[in-house]
Amino acid sequence: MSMPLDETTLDGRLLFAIPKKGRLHEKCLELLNGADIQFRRHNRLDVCLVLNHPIALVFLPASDIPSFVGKGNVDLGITGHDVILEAQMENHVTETLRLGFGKCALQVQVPDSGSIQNVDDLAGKRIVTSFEVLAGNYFKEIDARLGRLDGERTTIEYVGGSVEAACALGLADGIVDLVESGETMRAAGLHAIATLLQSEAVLIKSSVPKHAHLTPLIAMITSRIAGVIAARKYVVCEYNVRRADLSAATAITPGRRAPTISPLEDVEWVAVSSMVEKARMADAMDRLVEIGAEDILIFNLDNCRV
Ligand SMILES: Nc1ncnc2c1ncn2[C@@H]1O[C@H](COP(=O)(O)OP(=O)(O)OP(=O)(O)O)[C@@H](O)[C@H]1O
Ligand SMILES: O=P(O)(O)OC[C@H]1O[C@H](OP(=O)(O)OP(=O)(O)O)[C@H](O)[C@@H]1O
Ligand SMILES: [Mg+2]
Repeated sequence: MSMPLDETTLDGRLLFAIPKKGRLHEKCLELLNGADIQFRRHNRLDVCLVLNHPIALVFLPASDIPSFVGKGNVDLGITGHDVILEAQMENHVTETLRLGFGKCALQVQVPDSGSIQNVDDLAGKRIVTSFEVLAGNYFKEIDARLGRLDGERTTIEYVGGSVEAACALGLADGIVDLVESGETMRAAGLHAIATLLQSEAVLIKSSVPKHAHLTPLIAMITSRIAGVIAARKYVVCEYNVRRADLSAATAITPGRRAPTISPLEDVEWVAVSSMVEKARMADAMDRLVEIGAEDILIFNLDNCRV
């Protein structure tokens, strides 16, 4: 049964903004699931109540989330670092967690077939972008450095999507757009000549929270999401090693605080348990084998608080 939503139903609830579509949407739903934030979204409604916490989720375009949070209309949000800067909200929101997904770079791109070699060659020409503030500031500096006057400055035109088509359509000499794999850029016959910034999804809260009573709930959600992120980033590595080789072993797997060392029936040997970053796991295992460690086991984490 769907419930009509009005200001009374939302009263006192923490408002948590989630990208309603696009690259970050699905990943955010996975995070909410991992943090046991339960909800049922009725008929694509953009506001929905969380069943097991005094929270309401608000589904918004990722690029609108920084200003909603920055102005305090919404208490918490997930969005890209890039759109926080584009919305000029970096002094109004606090980025509390980097979430490890939505990684991309904002780059200046030009046609492979053209004569433009670097950004100075683009000065005074036409740029199309969804990031008019960041691109505008970037080219303003270049124009100033090159001493360009009114009428000779780089022009920046906004489009909401499919930016990569602008050069082929004759609308632009270059674009400023996001790149992850580079597939879109290459398919459009473009290549990057400069990087404005690197971005990833972040959890944000208002720098000047309006609702003091929500502070503990914000801390709890932040801690839960941090646990889900850490669980993805780490594995638990367990192995047996000779006591004599223990210091070499713990140098390989120092753990987050310190590894857990347990005695074995055989007094010459100990068991070690330690958290290891997934990205370092294979290398750590190779090095443990080299120093004579045995029975090396790797366990994935479902969730954690570290
Ligand atoms: N290709 C990508 N890889 C990783 N992250 C990306 C990529 N494109 C965008 N992002 C991140 O996701 C955020 C939202 O961009 P996205 O294009 O998904 O949203 P949208 O424009 O609202 O949706 P859509 O493009 O589907 O209309 C960006 O601000 C950026 O932080
Ligand atoms: O380097 P890649 O892995 O190809 O990813 C980059 C593309 O992803 C985003 O587009 P999106 O899919 O959001 O489409 P849009 O242009 O309609 O926003 C971005 O604007 C690039 O076009
Ligand atoms: Mg997009």
